[in-house]
Amino acid sequence: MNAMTIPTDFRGNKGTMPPAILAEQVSLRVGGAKDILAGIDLAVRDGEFVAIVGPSGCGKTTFLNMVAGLQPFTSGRLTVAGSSPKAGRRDSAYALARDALLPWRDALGNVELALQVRGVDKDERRRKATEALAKVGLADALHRHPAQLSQGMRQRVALARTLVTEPRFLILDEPFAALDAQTRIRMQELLLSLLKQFSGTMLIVTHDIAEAITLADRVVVFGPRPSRVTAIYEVGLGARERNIGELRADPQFSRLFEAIWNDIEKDFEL
Ligand SMILES: Nc1ncnc2c1ncn2[C@@H]1O[C@H](COP(=O)(O)OP(=O)(O)OP(=O)(O)O)[C@@H](O)[C@H]1O
Repeated sequence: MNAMTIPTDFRGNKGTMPPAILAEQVSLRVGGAKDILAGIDLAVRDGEFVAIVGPSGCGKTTFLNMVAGLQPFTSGRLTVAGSSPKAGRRDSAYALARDALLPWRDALGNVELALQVRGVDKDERRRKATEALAKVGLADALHRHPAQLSQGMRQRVALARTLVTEPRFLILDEPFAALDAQTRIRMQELLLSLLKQFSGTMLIVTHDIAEAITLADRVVVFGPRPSRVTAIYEVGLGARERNIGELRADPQFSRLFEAIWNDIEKDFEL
């Protein structure tokens, strides 16, 4: 086992604070070799950023959906802030690869929607949405509709909509997958800068190992189906205080990348 790999029976819960997200032997069994999850053990600390990586189809999105209360599981125990996961928690925000903006609403209207469904009054939601769009660099595009925005700009609107509610739990599924490599790095940089004022917990699924190392405090590797956690890496690069260029030049970044790559690759079958 690699020196950086933490044994899989370690769920990563440090200290006495109850975990923000706790999965104990969470499984989704649909029959034999087709089982999806075969006992996920994971504890995410309050305020921690955790990235999940793993081979395609291993059940990463399925697990996120469970945390978001959108998908049942067949056995095990899963809690979010000490309670069973529930869809539509007001303190959670879930963002997907596709930006899912409403085409008939302008950027401002799309961001406001997140506050509208939470019952925030009109003036307040307009003020907050305007501020959130300014933070993602779209102060001049408030009244543009999704069709008038580039893919990168749409993703910025989606990010503003995700963060405007100041969620305690941020759940991101491949948020930048639809973007070209350059724009994706800029979005990672933007997300990191926005997260400097964020004290909540983030759980992100990504195919991009570099993105996982850049954004997370810990990277969790899911094995092939039926999936369990096969490795956990403490990143320890101080990403929240550095820029992406510095991070990627750090030799520890390459060491982690190689170790995680090898972990996923060893289970890859053509
Ligand atoms: N309740 C269910 N019954 C049967 N199959 C299911 C169920 N829930 C999920 N699956 C299947 O489990 C598989 C895992 O999908 P999932 O999208 O979670 O994997 P993933 O690791 O996120 O994949 P990718 O990396 O390609 O996005 C899919 O083939 C999906 O159709």
